Amino acid sequence: MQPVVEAKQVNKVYGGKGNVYTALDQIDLTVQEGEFVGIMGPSGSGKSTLLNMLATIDQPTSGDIVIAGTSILKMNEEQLSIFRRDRLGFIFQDFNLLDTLTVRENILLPLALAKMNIHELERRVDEIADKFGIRQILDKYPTHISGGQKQRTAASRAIVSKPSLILADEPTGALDSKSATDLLESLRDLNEQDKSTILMVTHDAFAASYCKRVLFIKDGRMFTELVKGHANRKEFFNKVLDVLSVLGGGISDVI
Ligand SMILES: Nc1ncnc2c1ncn2[C@@H]1O[C@H](COP(=O)(O)OP(=O)(O)OP(=O)(O)O)[C@@H](O)[C@H]1O
Repeated sequence: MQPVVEAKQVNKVYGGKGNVYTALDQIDLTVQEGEFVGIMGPSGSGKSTLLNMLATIDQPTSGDIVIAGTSILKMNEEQLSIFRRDRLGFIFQDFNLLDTLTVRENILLPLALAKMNIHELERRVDEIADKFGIRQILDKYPTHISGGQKQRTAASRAIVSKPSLILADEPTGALDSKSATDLLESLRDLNEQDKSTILMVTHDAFAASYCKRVLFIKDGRMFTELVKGHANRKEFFNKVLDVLSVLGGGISDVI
């Protein structure tokens, strides 16, 4: 089976001329189809830098990123933007919803760009709205819905085009615990029922406990990984906490 995404010996160096900072140091990572992988680590350890590279928003200083068999280094800007549109779904903490469009229109946006048939578009939006429990707010504007509903709208938009990979950066960061749990359960269902592949950066051990595997980064290097296996969510949560306690260095930032 071909991996959905691979990072190969990825380095990222910021700055220059005596002021060099290595944000990522020889990172290797493989995510297979159908995985739900978390990335954790102290503040400044390189999580967002790695996610931005996997999202093709940023490029490694050396090493390679291969998504669905294609090296992103071999693509030009136009190919990359088509690739992002067709293959990737993004869920970021700040939602990025357009206030002048309704919830339905926000969700439709990536599909409209892909020029799909209108009936197919509407069917897809209704199906996803049911999945995320936001059908009753489809005709409202973002300014008239709650933070949790905004986040679920953003998540719906991220998956509407059936991307091969969903990338989430602190998706529960701005949510209260009920909304966070709803979103995490939706992501888990998406992974288990629809076999979506999900990669999620999080500070939150509770959020990480929904993943099947969690990678821990420290000082730009891969520190260790935990596999959920047959553990239940509570047991896995405790294992995540154990690793965080030995990870040290800014641990208070992590939990
Ligand atoms: N554009 C940049 N220029 C210089 N240094 C940067 C840049 N972006 C990030 N860094 C540095 O790289 C390191 C990794 O940053 P990154 O945002 O990936 O960390 P993080 O693990 O996501 O942190 P947090 O959990 O606080 O969001 C940090 O020390 C940061 O200051």
